Amino acid sequence: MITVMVCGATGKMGREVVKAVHNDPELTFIGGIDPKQAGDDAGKDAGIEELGLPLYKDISSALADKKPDVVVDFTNPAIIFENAKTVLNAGVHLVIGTTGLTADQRDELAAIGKDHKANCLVAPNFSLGAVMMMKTAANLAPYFPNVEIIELHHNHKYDAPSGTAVLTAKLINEAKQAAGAKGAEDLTKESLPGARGAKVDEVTIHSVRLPGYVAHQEVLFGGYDETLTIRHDSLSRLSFMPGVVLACKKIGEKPGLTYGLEHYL
Ligand SMILES: NC(=O)C1=CN([C@@H]2O[C@H](COP(=O)(O)OP(=O)(O)OC[C@H]3O[C@@H](n4cnc5c(N)ncnc54)[C@H](OP(=O)(O)O)[C@@H]3O)[C@@H](O)[C@H]2O)C=CC1
Ligand SMILES: O=C(O)C1=N[C@H](C(=O)O)C[C@H](O)C1
Repeated sequence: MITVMVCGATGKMGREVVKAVHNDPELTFIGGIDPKQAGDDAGKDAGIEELGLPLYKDISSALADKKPDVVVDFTNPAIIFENAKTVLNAGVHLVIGTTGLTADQRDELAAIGKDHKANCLVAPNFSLGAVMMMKTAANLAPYFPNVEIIELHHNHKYDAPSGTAVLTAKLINEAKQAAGAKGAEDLTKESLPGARGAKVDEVTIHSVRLPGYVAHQEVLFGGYDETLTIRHDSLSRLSFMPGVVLACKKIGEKPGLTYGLEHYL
């Protein structure tokens, strides 16, 4: 049995993760962390039955009380780096769904994890379809080197661009470079700053934020008198749960820091 704590346990993602972990026969949910709801019953706040497990006010007090096999973090970009250092320094495996970590921060976490024999997965997107969309985009990039990303999310999202778009851009850029592929030049000059979106790894990303959306992304390729568009839609946060559960089960056998769920599939 793999014991799991959930950081951000009463958030939109955290509540679903508590339920998914609690319902999986190979995983045991042993506690949640959420500062404003500290002291509440973790099961009740997740919308399931009372579990007799209180929510802790922060990750340090949780780990001082119990040492789980795995912590899953869905909090926010402002605090993920500090949370992650605390968990890995305690020698606990860490599944990070929270977006916003930089490459330098991932390197620092990898070093801490190595010192404390704690594995870490940083996965900007746990949905299988989104992982396939990213892999497909990378496969197409050498053939259609002109490409832009449009990501569309709910208006309560903390960050822009999305972590998924950032990883997609990285994978596309790596695939283009490996193939020596160069796109046609973009002759447009912005007459209003921001009109052409933001560049990440040489790929343009446009971020849409509207109520009604959950998490969606289009990758648009342009070629010689033709275009090719791939699109992924997460219709609810349940789409991320099989990936999170898989990560909790596999992280013990994946040493080091891994960036992207594709390496676990
Ligand atoms: N990898 C993936 O597949 C996915 C990643 N995400 C990412 O997950 C993150 C969370 O998203 P979402 O669930 O929508 O956000 P929410 O705002 O709904 O949830 C975040 C939760 O974290 C809590 N929190 C804040 N500070 C702390 C802390 N120090 N310790 C513990 N908990 C804390 C918040 O509490 P309070 O409200 O009281 O401040 C809140 O309950 C984002 O970065 C998002 O981009 C989202 C979906 C899928
Ligand atoms: O904040 C969200 O909602 C999501 N965040 C992740 C991201 O930034 O890519 C994953 C998914 O898109 C939902």
